[in-house]
Amino acid sequence: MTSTKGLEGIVATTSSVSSIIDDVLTYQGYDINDLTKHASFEEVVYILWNGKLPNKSQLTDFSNELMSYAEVPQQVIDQLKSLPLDKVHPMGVLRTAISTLGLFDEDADKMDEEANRLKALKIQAQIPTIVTAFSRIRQGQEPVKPNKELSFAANFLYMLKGELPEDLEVTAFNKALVLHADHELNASTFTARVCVATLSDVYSGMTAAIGALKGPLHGGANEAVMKMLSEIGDVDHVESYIKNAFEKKEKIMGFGHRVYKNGDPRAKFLRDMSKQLTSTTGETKWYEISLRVEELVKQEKGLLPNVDFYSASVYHSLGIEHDLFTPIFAISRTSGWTAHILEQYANNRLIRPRAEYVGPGKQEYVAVEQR
Ligand SMILES: CC(=O)SCCNC(=O)CCNC(=O)[C@H](O)C(C)(C)COP(=O)(O)OP(=O)(O)OC[C@H]1O[C@@H](n2cnc3c(N)ncnc32)[C@H](O)[C@@H]1OP(=O)(O)O
Ligand SMILES: O=C([O-])CC(=O)C(=O)O
Repeated sequence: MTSTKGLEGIVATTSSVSSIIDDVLTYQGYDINDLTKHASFEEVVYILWNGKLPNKSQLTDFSNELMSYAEVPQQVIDQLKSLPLDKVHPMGVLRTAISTLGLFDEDADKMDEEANRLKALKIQAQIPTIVTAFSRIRQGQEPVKPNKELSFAANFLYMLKGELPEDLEVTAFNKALVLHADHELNASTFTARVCVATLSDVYSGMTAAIGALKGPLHGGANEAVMKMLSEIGDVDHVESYIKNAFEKKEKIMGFGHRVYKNGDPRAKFLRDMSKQLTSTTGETKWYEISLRVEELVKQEKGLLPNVDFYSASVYHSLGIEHDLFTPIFAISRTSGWTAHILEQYANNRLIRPRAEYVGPGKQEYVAVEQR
């Protein structure tokens, strides 16, 4: 029995939720190039869960149903208020809050298809409310209630800032949500599937997935990218910063990918958005620094940016706090996680691989008095 480190190249399941073939990413067969240009995030959630495009009335009904669940139980808000606000990371908070949400859903352990679909819908609707409520509470402000007249993207920005966002901001944020919605068997999605394949509940699968996304080798990289850009601070410092990082054998956050070797097809959209938004805010340096980092990392190591690289300057330009970048990834990826969870339940088998044993050979047990 031999193992493959990190399960690279191992095909662990079948799935129709999304695919990466020849560096083209599709959700249920729809190319993300088209979806990013034309679709709302609500439409993408519908596609991921139903496998086909909604017609106009289906989309309206679905969007209304989603928004109808956007308020969270008061107990969850009370829990957020009770946390040591200046000491906790929002991803830890989110992981805990989603778990708490399950405690206040009396159908949390009901396993039929409709009950699980409803749980997916509620979690998708409520996760932005939790993230924005936490952000406001830690700033000493009251959470803003969801505005059910707004789109999913607009409502997030509205609940975060307490004022209606500009169209350009909504368009950019919607695109970012569409781009992060699903990605085949990435680490957090695999985690979710392993969890629910024991026939554990949707909230447990989601909590596990959020924990996996938090790490800097996965979703946590977007916050780490912004930290790097801030440390660089000026386009003239890029070269020495990157040279130094390579000398110390440090990884450059937002670069490289387990599957894409010729570039992540999502990065170009985020690069364009970064250019546009930084010119609107007047802080073009974040785009210029990013571009120079991209040039040097490609030149020195042949590595290309992944989805996390330019999303950092996009979210920064939207006035979003840096430690909310990964929770925003989680808001979007909830659509994919839940699609995979529902798919796993529909055709379940326990996921239990083997380990290649590399420990000591047979050892004799000796009574503690004789050691
Ligand atoms: C949404 C997402 O999850 S996208 C990924 C987000 N994560 C990041 O951006 C973190 C930085 N990137 C990385 O750590 C990696 O590229 C990963 C985790 C994305 C992929 O990891 P793996 O497929 O296991 O590749 P691995 O880490 O083995 O890298 C292969 C080689 O490229 C190097 N490498 C890979 N990524 C980077 C990087 N970002 N900076 C510098 N070197 C890198 C490795 O050091 C390794 O070099 P070696 O063969 O000389 O030891
Ligand atoms: O697929 C991966 O390994 C990571 C990734 O890009 C994602 O989850 O979007």
